[in-house]
Amino acid sequence: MVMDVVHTIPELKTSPSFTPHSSFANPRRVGVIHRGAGIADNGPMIEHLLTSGCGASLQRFRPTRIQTLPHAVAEMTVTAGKKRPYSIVSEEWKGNQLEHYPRMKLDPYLPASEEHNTCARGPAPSWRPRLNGFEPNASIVLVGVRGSGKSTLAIIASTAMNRKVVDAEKVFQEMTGLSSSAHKKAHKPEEHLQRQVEAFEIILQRHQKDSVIVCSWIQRNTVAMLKEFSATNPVIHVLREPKAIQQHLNVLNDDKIEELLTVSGRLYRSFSNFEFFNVSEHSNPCLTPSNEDGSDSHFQGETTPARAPAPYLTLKRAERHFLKFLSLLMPTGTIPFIESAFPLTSIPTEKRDYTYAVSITMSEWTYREPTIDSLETGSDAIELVVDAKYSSLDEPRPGTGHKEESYRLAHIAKAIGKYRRSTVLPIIYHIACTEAALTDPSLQSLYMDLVSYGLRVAAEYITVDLRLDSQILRSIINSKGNAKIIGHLNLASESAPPWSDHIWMSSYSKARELGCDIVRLTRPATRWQDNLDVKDFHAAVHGLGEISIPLIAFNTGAIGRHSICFNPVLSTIAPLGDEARQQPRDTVTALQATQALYSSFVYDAMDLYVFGANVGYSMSPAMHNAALQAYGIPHHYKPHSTNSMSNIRSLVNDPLFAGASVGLPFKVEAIALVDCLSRHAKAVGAINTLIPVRELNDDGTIPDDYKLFSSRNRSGPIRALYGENTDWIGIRACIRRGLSPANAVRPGASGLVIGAGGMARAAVYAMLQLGVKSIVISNRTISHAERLVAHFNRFLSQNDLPLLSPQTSEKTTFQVLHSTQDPWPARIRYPTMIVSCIPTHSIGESPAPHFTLPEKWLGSQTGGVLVELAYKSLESPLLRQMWDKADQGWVTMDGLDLLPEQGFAQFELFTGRRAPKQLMRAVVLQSYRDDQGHANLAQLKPRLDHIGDQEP
Ligand SMILES: O=C1C[C@@](O)(C(=O)O)C[C@@H](O)[C@@H]1O
Repeated sequence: MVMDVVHTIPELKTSPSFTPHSSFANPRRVGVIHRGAGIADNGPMIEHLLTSGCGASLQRFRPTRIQTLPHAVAEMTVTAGKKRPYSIVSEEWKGNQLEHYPRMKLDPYLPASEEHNTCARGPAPSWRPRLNGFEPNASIVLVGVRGSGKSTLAIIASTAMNRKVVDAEKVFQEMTGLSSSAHKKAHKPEEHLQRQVEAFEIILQRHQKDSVIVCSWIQRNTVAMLKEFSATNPVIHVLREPKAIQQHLNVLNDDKIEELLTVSGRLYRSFSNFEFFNVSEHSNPCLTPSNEDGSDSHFQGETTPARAPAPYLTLKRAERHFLKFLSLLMPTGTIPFIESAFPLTSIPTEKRDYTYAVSITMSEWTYREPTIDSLETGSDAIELVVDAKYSSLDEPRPGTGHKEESYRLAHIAKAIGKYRRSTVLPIIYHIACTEAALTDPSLQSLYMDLVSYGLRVAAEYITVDLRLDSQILRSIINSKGNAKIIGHLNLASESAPPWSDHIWMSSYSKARELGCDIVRLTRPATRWQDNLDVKDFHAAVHGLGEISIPLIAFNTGAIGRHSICFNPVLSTIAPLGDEARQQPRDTVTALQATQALYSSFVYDAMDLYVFGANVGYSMSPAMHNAALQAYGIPHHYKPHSTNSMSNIRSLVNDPLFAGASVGLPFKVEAIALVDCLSRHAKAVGAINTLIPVRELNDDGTIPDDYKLFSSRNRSGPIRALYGENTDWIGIRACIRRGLSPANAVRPGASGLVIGAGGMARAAVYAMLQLGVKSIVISNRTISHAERLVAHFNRFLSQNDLPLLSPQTSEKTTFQVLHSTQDPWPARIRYPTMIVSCIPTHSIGESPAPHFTLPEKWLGSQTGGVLVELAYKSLESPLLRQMWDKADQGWVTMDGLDLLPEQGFAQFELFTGRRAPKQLMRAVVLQSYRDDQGHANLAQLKPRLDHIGDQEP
């Protein structure tokens, strides 16, 4: 991947400037800003803001002395609106069939007036930019206050997507020879603004594609330009914890920073179409991506104390979080995404059987943030409920100003950001619509604004209340972008119509016809029969056949718990631990729901294995059994040592066989057992996972992902065996984790693999997946290494490798070294990633090879990552050698890092559920025993303590 930073990002010179949100910069609301409230004491700060890029519009309307920014902002927006109506935006909405809304009302810069008072004629949605269908190479714009981390995020995006970073401030400097603040001092305000506008016009014209644009300027014309730009390109408002911004700006007290963010939030929201909360990490502050100039200088040569946890984790989490966010708004496949190798990723959650959405309200979250473990364990989605208490949708509250709304929005963004940072589970964003909001236009408008905020934060699923008018619902559904819409109807009264009432089927049909992706219907159970009735309703919907869309339907309340357990898609459940607190118990946890499936024989308790020559020492049983137990799955995972693959035939044909891990030395040999290989296993030429297939396609072929998964956890005759390789996923994860930003894969980067067996093939494949084009194999038996190279060359020449990251035209080359006496090959850069796949302990008669690397191969100036796959000893000669090079930037990973990383995808394949990653990582460290049977807990403690820092 190339990082072409055309304009390297300096300290962004603009002030802690401001900007807004779509709906909350709503014209109607501009009129009700608390003019006197707020930041009257902030004279100097506001002066600063005004003189460093907030623009003439503010200056022009500045009263003799600026007293409140909201006042100034209100005037700015009003006047700006008069001068320039945003016809583009209006057209947009026309396209979205909202003609019946007066055009003028769609312009957030227009003043509130009687004529445009939406309460008089029903609710009008406030301005929501188009979110659908960006071009894959559409430039991304990052806006937000100084200190929000835009520049670091720009570098992350540009590196991953092979784009340029374009910094507005830098371009300005290049054009004028002066920084914008210097230019401002030296020129008249109009002239300065004119130059800024020119610079910005050039940027947007020249970099409409293939760039990441960073901008902090806010003045009327640039805002207008960005607003137009957001019709075709994502414009992302970057938010951050007030404390982090405060630290960065180093000037403001708590109240002022809050006020600053409130006002700026509103402004940025008025022209951006997305919002990203850049969560601050605390565990390793020096690695927090806060250097606004985007340089990675403090990572260069960052050292790892021997045997300390791997560094860079904080940045990796930020990187994963931001790339995940981008993947939710850009077209599929645009973002090379780390998750993409996991089997469940290819199946939408609503297509899987018995999935759970753990629910948490914003009010609860504000009061007591639940641990991610209590939410994540056993769940398939996290549902964030913006409850009426939180949203104030329960009662009209005249006078509620922007401050509170902006604060609440930032809080919602923060909750979503924090979950996204810590879990891969999708987010369901649910605004609890109240009776009052169905009739009160201003509340309805607030509801719409809150729902559209879900689009801005790129929630994967957003609910809309089916009681609302179809036109209103359509306006949201038509601008859903990549989000999936859940048409939701909860009739909460005890006298709600029974499931046989036509209202349920007609609501289902309404949702389907409007274009919802999923329907969710709930009512309280008052008698046991309700649980049977809801099953009949499911059957009736199922009977619709092809036209049906996924249905979530269950009863609420204590009697309804049965139907929650047996509703097949995204049942709403409570966080773990809540069962103890519930009085009376009116909901279930993931654990209880899963146990119900097994105890009622929907699923069967089954057997899993690890096969290998000597797997008595394997930690896979402890790791998988702990995960199974945490989820309430009663399967057993057992070690089975054998000298010959043929000994396991009876086990893999057992009706209770649920799958197996394959250990050394059978990874290549085991291919003979299987009827079908995954495309990755084929490419690697080795397997480490066996999966039974119990249902074949009508033509006798092996089904693909969905059907393969839907026959999990059910015993019965085995029709075929499927082979997968997850070792490469684990190796890739270890390399990525240990690779510092200074060693990010770029053209010319090289990798070294020691060994030529099944694991070495997985290591080569992992490097190819990372985009490494120059791979050196070192192996004593040269013919084995040559066979490995021939294997990959064949796939490459046929263009048959299922590579997940975007490829460059650079040719892939392999080089074989058969002796450590060999010099490092000329023309190949020193390796920045090394994977050692040779044993570190004695096998049979052969003594442990005391392998170390020749110093002459270790010339990388920025160090790199060494992954040592064996885990019998945590202190191999090679690991010790590399620990001594920690101060040269070398990071080490061992078998204890790898085992869980390759086990996660296996767990998905065995059970059809996401793996509890942190738990599996912890159990591996806790159950480790060395050659002498010692636990080494003291040595592993720092690693255990830092498990939470690792990627979710
Ligand atoms: O190589 C290994 C190690 C292993 O076989 C074990 O013994 O735990 C489990 C396999 O999944 C993995 O590929």
